[in-house]
Amino acid sequence: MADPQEVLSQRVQSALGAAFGTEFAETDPVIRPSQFADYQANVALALAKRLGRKPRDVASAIEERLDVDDVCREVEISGPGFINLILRDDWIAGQTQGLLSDPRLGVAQPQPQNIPIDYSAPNVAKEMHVGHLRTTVVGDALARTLEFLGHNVIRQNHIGDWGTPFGMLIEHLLDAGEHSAEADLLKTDPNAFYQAAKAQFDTSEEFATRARKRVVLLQGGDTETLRLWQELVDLSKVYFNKVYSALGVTLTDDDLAGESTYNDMLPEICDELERQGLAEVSEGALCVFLDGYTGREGNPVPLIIRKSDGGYGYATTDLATVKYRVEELKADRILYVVGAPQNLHFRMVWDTARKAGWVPDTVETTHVQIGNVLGSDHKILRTRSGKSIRLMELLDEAVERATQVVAENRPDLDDETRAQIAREVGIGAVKYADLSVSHDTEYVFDFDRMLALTGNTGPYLQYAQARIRSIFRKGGVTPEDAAAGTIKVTESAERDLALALLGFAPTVQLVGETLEPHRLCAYLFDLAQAFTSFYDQCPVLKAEDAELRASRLALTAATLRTLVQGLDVLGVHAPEQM
Ligand SMILES: NC(=[NH2+])NCCC[C@H](N)C(=O)O
Repeated sequence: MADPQEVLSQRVQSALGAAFGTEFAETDPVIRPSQFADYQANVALALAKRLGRKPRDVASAIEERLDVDDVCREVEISGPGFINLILRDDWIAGQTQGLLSDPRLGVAQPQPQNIPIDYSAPNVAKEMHVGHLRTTVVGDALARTLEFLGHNVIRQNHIGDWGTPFGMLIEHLLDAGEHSAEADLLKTDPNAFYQAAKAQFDTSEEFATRARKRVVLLQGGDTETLRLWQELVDLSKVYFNKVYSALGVTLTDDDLAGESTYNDMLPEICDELERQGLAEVSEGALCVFLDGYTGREGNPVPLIIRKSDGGYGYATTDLATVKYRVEELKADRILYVVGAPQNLHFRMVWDTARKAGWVPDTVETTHVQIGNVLGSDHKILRTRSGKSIRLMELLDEAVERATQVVAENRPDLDDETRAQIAREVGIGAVKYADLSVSHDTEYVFDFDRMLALTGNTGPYLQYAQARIRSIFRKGGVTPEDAAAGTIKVTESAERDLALALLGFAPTVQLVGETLEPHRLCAYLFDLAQAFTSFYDQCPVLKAEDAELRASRLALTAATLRTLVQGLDVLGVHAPEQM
C-alpha cells in the first residue's frame, strides 16, 4: 500500500491500542496533510477529553509507542499536542518505485460489487441536449472509474422509447414514407422530424385522431405498429451511436435498456403495491402517498403509478428499473446519473420500492445529480434564436476551434495528424469541462475557457502528457525502459512529485466512493503542476550523472503513466503529440 496517509493511520492506530487499550485501536487518528510537516496526527486533542488527560501527555504516550522508523524521518510533538510526521525520502522513493511495477498504480483490489449505472438516456426521435451530454460524459467517467477499481459495472441506457408521442411519430413516419429522406433525418437531425410531427398533430384534427388511435394500437401490441415503432427506435439508435462515437464513450447497443424494456412488469408492479396496501385509487388514478412529500398547500404529493386512462408513466417504469436491477442484475449499489430536477421523482420511487420490500437496506441507491449547463446569459444553453442546440453542431464547433489551436501550435505537422489531434483536443475539452466542476453545480459553457492551454482544462492536461512523451522521444528512451530505473528522492521538487504520484490511488478510490470525478481532475491538474516544477528545477535528460538521469526518467515515466491512466478513466484521450 502506497498511500502515506493510510500507512500512517494504521501505525498511529496500533500505537493508540498499545497506549490506551484495544478499544482505542480503531479510533480515527485524524491524519491530515500539514504545512509544518508532511502530515499531522491530531487525535491527541480529541482523545484528551475522553481520557481526562492533557493533550500533550496523550500525544507523548502515542509517540512513545509509535513504530514508524521505516516510514518517518522525524516525529515531533508540536503546539498543544499535534504529532508532526515527516516521511523518509527513501520510503517515498520505494513506494513510488512500487507504482512503476504495479499495473493498478497502487489501487487496492476491492470486494467487487455489481453496480448498474443508468446514464445518458436520451429520448427517441428527439435531439440530445447539453444535459444529456453531461450525464453521458459524467456517467461514462464513473463507469470507467468503477471498472478500473475492479467492480462489475452494468451500463443501463434508459432511453425514452415509449409513451404517447409515438402515436404522432409513427403516423408522421407513414406520411413521410418509410425510408424517405425525411425519415432518414432521424439519424442526424431528429428534432426536425419531431417538430414536423408535432406541427401536424397541432394543426390537423385528422392527423391527431390517427395519432391517438395509433397509441392504442401500440399499447395493444399490434404487430404492424410495433414494427413501425421499432423502425423509429432503430433510426434514433444510429443518431445516438454517432454522438457516442464522436464523444468516445463506452456505451453500445448492448447497454440499451429503454423504458419499453419494462412494459411487461408494469401491471404486476401496480397490483403488488395495491395488494400491499401501499397504493390507492385517487380521482381515478392509482397513487402511492408517502409521508414527508407535501406540496405547496401542505397537500400530499402522489406518485402516480397508473393514470386514470389506464396508462403507465415514468414513475412506474422507474419502479421497474430499481426492482429489476436488484432482482435480476443482483445489484449491490445502483447509480442513476440524471438531471438534478428529477431528484424528487427518484426519492419517491425508491421510498416506494423500499417500502414494498424490493430494495433491501444493504443496497444503496444514489442519484448522481447533474446540474444545468448554461449559456453566457446564465440561462439554459440555447441557440441565439432560442432553439435548443444541436449537439453534433456543438461538438463540431469544439473540434473546429481546436483545429485553430493545433494549427497555431504545430504548423510542422501534416494535415491528417493535425486533424486527428484537433478531434481529440476538441472533444477532450468539452468532456473535461463537464467533469472538472462538481457534477451537481451549474456551469457556463464557454469554448474559450474549455479550450485554453492553461488552467484546469482538458487541453492543458493533454498537453502536459504530450510534452512528457516528447521528453522521452528527445532522450531516445521509451517510457517502458525508463520505468526500470531506480528512483532516488533528494531534491524537494522530486520529493513533491513523488508524493503527488502516491496520491493517485487514494484519489481514484475517493472518486469511487463519492462519485465525484472532479476530484480526479483536480488531482491530475496538481500532478501536472508538480511535474512542471520538477522539470523546471531538476534537469532530466541532462542530469549530472547516469544514476540521477535514470531516477528522474523513472519519475517522469511514473508521471506519464499516471496522467494517461487518469485521463483514461475520465474518458479523455491522451494524444501522442500536441
Ligand atoms: N431511469 C431514468 N429515469 N433515467 C433517466 C431518464 C432520462 C430521461 N429520458 C430524460 O431525458 O430526462
